[in-house]
Amino acid sequence: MARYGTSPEDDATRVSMPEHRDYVMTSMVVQNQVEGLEVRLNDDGSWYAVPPELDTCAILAGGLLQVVTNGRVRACLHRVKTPSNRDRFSALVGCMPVQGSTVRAMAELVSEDHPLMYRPCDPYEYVRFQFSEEGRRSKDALKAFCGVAKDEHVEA
Ligand SMILES: O=C(O)CCC(=O)C(=O)O
Ligand SMILES: [Fe+2]
Repeated sequence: MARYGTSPEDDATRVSMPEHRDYVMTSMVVQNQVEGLEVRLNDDGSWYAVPPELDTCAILAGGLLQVVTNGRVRACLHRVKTPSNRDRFSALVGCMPVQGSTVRAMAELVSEDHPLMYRPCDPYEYVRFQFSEEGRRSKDALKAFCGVAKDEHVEA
């Protein structure tokens, strides 16, 4: 559960949580009455507001889903913007694989035309990497952690 007070982190833009991608498989967000969640749907730079509707939740793709789908489903870039000066509460449930599991691309989604993009990985190692100095510094933490280089051969 998160609470966003009436004054956002950045007063000029009213962005309360800067843009990011969640590292989980999927995250479920329930917004309680007050709007704020915005998602990027394409690469043209525009943001789309996800309205808070009664009895609905938003499901966002996270980084691990990008690994499983071999990059076909991209982790959703999102942010929280609170323009209306209202106190905002949201609840977020992140879906993570069990400890000790390995996350890998589905074999059906790897082909000559669509080569393996990410090495099989330990999801919790990825979480640790995300929060490490190196992870925080990298532009694309998923790629830096388990991305397959162009001429690299990896057994999936
Ligand atoms: O509060 C929201 O609507 C989203 C929060 C979020 O993106 C996060 O906690 O990762
Ligand atoms: Fe998020």
